[in-house]
Amino acid sequence: MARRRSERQCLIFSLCLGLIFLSGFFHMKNKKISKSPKELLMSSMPCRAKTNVMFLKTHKTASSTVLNIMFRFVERYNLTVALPADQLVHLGYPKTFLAHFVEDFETIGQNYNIMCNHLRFNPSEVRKVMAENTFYFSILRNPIPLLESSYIYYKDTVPAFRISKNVNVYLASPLEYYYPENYKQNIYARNIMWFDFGYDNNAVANEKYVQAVLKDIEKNFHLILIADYFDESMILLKHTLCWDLDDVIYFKLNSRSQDTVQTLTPESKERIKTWCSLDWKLYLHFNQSFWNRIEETIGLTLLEKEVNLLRTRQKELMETCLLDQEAVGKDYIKDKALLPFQSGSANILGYNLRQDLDNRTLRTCQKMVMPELQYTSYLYSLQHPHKKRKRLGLPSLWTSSQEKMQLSTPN
Ligand SMILES: Nc1ncnc2c1ncn2[C@@H]1O[C@H](COP(=O)(O)OS(=O)(=O)O)[C@@H](OP(=O)(O)O)[C@H]1O
Repeated sequence: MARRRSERQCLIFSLCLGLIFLSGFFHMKNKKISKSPKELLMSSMPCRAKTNVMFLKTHKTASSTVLNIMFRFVERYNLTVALPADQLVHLGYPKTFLAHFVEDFETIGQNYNIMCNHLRFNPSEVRKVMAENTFYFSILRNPIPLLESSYIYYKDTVPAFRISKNVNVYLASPLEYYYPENYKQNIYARNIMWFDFGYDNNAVANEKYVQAVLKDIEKNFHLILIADYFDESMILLKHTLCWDLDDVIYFKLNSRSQDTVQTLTPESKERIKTWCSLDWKLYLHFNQSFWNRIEETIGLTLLEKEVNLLRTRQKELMETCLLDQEAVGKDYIKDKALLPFQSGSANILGYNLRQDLDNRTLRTCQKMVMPELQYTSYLYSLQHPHKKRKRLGLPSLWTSSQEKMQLSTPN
């Protein structure tokens, strides 16, 4: 009798447990059982800023603006940056990258935090320099405006550009100007992004080969940004690396005056898609994955909100720092130490800073407008004080006593 009662009690207990479980299940189902990647990212879990980062600096893709962001981050966290050795200003480019192109690689070894100067990607050699858990990213730009930009910037140095009358004439029949014996000097004239990633920019664009390369890039890089959506790219970067908004605030660098931009005809635009078909396919693929990544992580609503915040902060800093509130032509840059490198037929713009800034603000503003070569050389002196300075043929930004103070004061 007692046994039967205890069996009944056990049955009732099991039924109750079952009901509790089922009600919990339905409740959860209504509320969604698992978190989407977006929810996971947005949850208030604190994250830690990634400080081991390699940026593949592609050409004419807004990469100097990204380099400036990276260099300021280096200073904020006092990181070690893999800089070009000796008098080099690029990491051996256009040669395929080798670890010994980095200053002091023999002593520092696989311990650099950041690498972002121009190089032709070579994963095994890059890994010799960068820490194990490094985050790899790069940036692509629509090949149509990119080729026009490249044409003007390399007009005097690239044979195919030099001997053609203008960009539209070049694109009407590129093979009239692009000779196979000049492949090496003509890299900027066809599929330059493909070349920067380490691949053959004259390869035949068959589907199998292209797919294999895209897979390879996906294996080597955690993130590919898109210059045509630069602000959106900065927000995605900030979220992915767990950086602050101020870490990705920038002033546009290395842009041209409007009168040195050539208008592409509709035919030329179409021709670029076939002449640079490797870059075109590369761009289409990663533009798609860029937007997929935004959807999966931040979502469009938060993206828009953060892009607006970024622009507001950028405007604030422009008002604080800049005399003219905008970039000015090379002849109007007052402090020649802040003159960006000039090339080809381009008039590369720079900035004038306000005169009334206190020392600390001045230093922040100077760093934001500092062109690639000057910043590379400055960090080189900071990091390798006993080596011979890089000679840029430009006046120094600071007098030697100011410089000594800069070098000895932490940021
Ligand atoms: N923030 C932002 N958004 C959009 N576009 C930008 C940005 N910053 C730079 N740029 C444009 O990028 C071009 C310069 O690219 P790079 O700095 O990569 O050139 S370089 O290879 O280092 O010489 C150059 O393009 P062109 O003006 O068409 O030549 C810059 O205007």
